[in-house]
Amino acid sequence: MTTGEIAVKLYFEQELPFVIYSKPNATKMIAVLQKNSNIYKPSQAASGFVFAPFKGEASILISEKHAEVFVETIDFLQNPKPFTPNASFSEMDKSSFEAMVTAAVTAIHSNALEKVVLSRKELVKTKEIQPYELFKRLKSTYPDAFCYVWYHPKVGCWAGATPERFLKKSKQTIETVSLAGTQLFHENTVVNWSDKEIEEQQIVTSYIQSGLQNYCSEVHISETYTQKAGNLLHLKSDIKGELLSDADFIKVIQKLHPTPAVCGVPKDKALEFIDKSEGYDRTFYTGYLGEWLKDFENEVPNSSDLFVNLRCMKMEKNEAELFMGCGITKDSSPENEFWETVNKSQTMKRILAD
Ligand SMILES: C=C(O[C@H]1C=CC=C(C(=O)O)[C@@H]1O)C(=O)O
Repeated sequence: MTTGEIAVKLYFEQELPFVIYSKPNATKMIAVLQKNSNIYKPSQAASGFVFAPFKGEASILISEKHAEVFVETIDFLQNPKPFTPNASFSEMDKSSFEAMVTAAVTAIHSNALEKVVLSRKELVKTKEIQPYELFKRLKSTYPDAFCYVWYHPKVGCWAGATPERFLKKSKQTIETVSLAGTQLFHENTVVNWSDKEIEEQQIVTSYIQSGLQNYCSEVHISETYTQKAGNLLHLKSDIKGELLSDADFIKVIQKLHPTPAVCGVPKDKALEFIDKSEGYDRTFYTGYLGEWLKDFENEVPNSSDLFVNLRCMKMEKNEAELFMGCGITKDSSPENEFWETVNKSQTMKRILAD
């Protein structure tokens, strides 16, 4: 066991907050372990690791000031175990999800909305998995994702492997992505994207571009390309901008979050539709998480690196709550959208499999 692994075990036993994470393709794991169980808030003055919900103000900071930090080289990567996709779901889940999508498509056709991202959750029975073991499974299976296990005794334990960077800030440069559109990955098959998926991703790109307009002196958007994320493929563009010297990073976050990759356009109408239709509170699913005002690996202050909380689950002792959603546009097929959520659920089911 490494010193970091021992520390994570001790903090978990003592019910103290911590996060273990690793950035996409990184060779380091970072653990930030808070020495008390207070709930701290992120601010311009407090650095650490932030865990922010989909909506509302309930962001939680694992505060660097009250924490010990371990940065260790990852030496446990192994080939992921073979996995047979587990496409179990209840017929009720299927029909109610499809009815929700049908209502969204109708609302889009009547011009009430342009796009809305709808989600569902699924409970999966599991054996108890220790946090560090869970993190090892995540990083071994999805080395190119942002992998994390986060715990706070007053909130619970979350884990995930997200393919989506929300916002990175280093000096005055910010980086983000437009990620949307999903299909299953098939070995040796040429990838084609339909107009529906191209439009779905373009909506995200345009929203980010106009959102950054008042905060950046210049914004560069790459060509759209295909990104692999586990068993899935997404459409993606990289976006980079230079923040104006008086631009407030917190305001940029408030302007962009939640993007149409997880919410919709117009934002207020999409939020309303999600609230009245999904029938559950997303809490931290489709929120964001990551380094707040500190690059822990390189010990650089004032650098932030945030990711969207996707392909994630809330862990209880013997069960996990999995969350998955998909972007609905005028051309969405309710049944295809449901299968997309089933495909997305495999990302965490693979981690929970024995
Ligand atoms: C909302 C999710 O994915 C988003 C990110 C990528 C592709 C998406 C899509 O194709 O719908 C979603 O916008 C999720 O995985 O739960």
